[in-house]
Amino acid sequence: MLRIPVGRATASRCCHRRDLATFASDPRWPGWQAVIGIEVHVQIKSRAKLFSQTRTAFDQPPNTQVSLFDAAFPGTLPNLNIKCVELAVRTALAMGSDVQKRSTFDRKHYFYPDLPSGYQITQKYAPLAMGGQVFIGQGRTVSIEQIQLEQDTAKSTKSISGTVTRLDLNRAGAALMEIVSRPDMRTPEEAGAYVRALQALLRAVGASDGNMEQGSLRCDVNVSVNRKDEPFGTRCEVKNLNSVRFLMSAILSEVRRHTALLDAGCPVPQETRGFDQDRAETFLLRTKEDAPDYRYMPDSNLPPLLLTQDYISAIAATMPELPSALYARLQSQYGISARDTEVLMSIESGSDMGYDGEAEKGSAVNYFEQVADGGDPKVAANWIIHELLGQLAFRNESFHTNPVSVETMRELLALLHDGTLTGTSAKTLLRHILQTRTQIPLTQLIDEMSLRTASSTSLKSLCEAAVSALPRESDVIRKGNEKVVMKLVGHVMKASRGTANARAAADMLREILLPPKL
Ligand SMILES: Nc1ncnc2c1ncn2[C@@H]1O[C@H](COP(=O)(O)OP(=O)(O)OP(=O)(O)O)[C@@H](O)[C@H]1O
Ligand SMILES: [Mg+2]
Ligand SMILES: [Mg+2]
Repeated sequence: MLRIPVGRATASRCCHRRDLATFASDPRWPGWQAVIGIEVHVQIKSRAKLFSQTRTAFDQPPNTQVSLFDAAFPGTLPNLNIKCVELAVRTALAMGSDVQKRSTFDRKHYFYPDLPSGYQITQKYAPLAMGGQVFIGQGRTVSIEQIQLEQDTAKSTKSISGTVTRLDLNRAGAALMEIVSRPDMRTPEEAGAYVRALQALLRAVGASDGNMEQGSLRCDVNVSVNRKDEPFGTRCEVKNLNSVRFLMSAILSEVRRHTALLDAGCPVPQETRGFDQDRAETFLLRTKEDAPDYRYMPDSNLPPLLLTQDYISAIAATMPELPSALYARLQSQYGISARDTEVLMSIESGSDMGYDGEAEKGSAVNYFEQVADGGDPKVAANWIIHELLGQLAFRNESFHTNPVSVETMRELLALLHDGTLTGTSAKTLLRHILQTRTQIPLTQLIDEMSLRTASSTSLKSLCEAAVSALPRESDVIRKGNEKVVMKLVGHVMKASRGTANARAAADMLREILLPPKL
């Protein structure tokens, strides 16, 4: 496992950062600059909740994973789960954030049925980590403001009639990290790249599965617009976006709304908004005037969280290779394209809940590296991405259910390389394994399925059969039109069920039909 140097946020922050004074125009809104900052709520992948020992098993029947503390029974006390702290520290170190030796917990009060105690425990005044940055590709980074620990809420669902709200407290009190970015992004695409980079980083350090569809990563996006040489505009915050596509769409809609207002001479009022997925538009939730007064106050049941340098250094010593370093290494070491690297890195490993120090074990990148070692990396990347992942996606199966072991994949590519299999038969074989999940050794399967590349004698009879089956085309070739050879090759391939080597078949057909070249 590679160790990464843990840079201090302040030391590294300036290297890729866009100078905030630089105006970033965009042809989609000429004369305007869009400014975007994102607050991300991440479910921490720990087995227990933030302040109780209850399991974080959200797939269990409603209200079965609830302690008295989670349900806010009077007299119950919080008990900080150090595993959540460790995973948040790992995240902070991965971003080069400054982990605070002293952080504190505050109560944010509001009344809502999904919050049993009437307040959320968060870290408003002294968060766990400050500063840092996330590399989002193409030489750009987004700076991080702070990372704070806080509690998740319960889940409420409304009945179709809207008269009944059902509460599931399984999620109540689970650990979240709020990761607040600086207003560094300038386009919806940069915002999308930031969230994807964050997901990769969280998965790499084992802090969260970062899955937006399942709600383990949720975004609030802040958008403002301004003209050149003007200060940043008034921001509006769009709450609870649960996919990168909706996030980008919400930003587009906000930029258009803000520029239209300002073009019409109306100032943009500071608002909190929601996103209507069907209309791809944002809508008003509340104005600044009705902003709730959260009456923040220190949580009297929780002492400050004090972390020693030894504790932080011990975690730093177990950090895995980070996505930005991995991205660069895969391309330089194996010569694979940026696109292929991105695809490999975007595949989730689907490992079990809880960080076990080997988060990368089941990843597609790891699989690729093991298959590529000793073979041709470009061929390995091509087969893993286009054939294996392609087939799995076609079958609606995720990578962690992949039945093709590293050894089998290696052997398949070796058999392809030495000509035992043609590309077509290798694909047939792969599809067969995915379909049947067979454990039969490859060579035996090849014989059972008659997939071995046609020998030169059988190739000759296949070609002769093609010549007799297509007499008109054969005559055209005899007269010197070599382009038609491919038609006969097609016939041979079909008759051989893909076991003929197309190039060898073309050579053989020329040999049969054309006078030898002197
Ligand atoms: N002018 C601006 N345009 C766009 N985004 C901005 C602007 N100014 C600040 N932001 C972004 O707004 C976000 C503010 O988040 P923060 O959590 O600090 O406060 P909040 O939204 O007031 O609080 P809460 O956590 O209760 O929602 C940050 O991501 C920041 O980058
Ligand atoms: Mg916030
Ligand atoms: Mg906010």
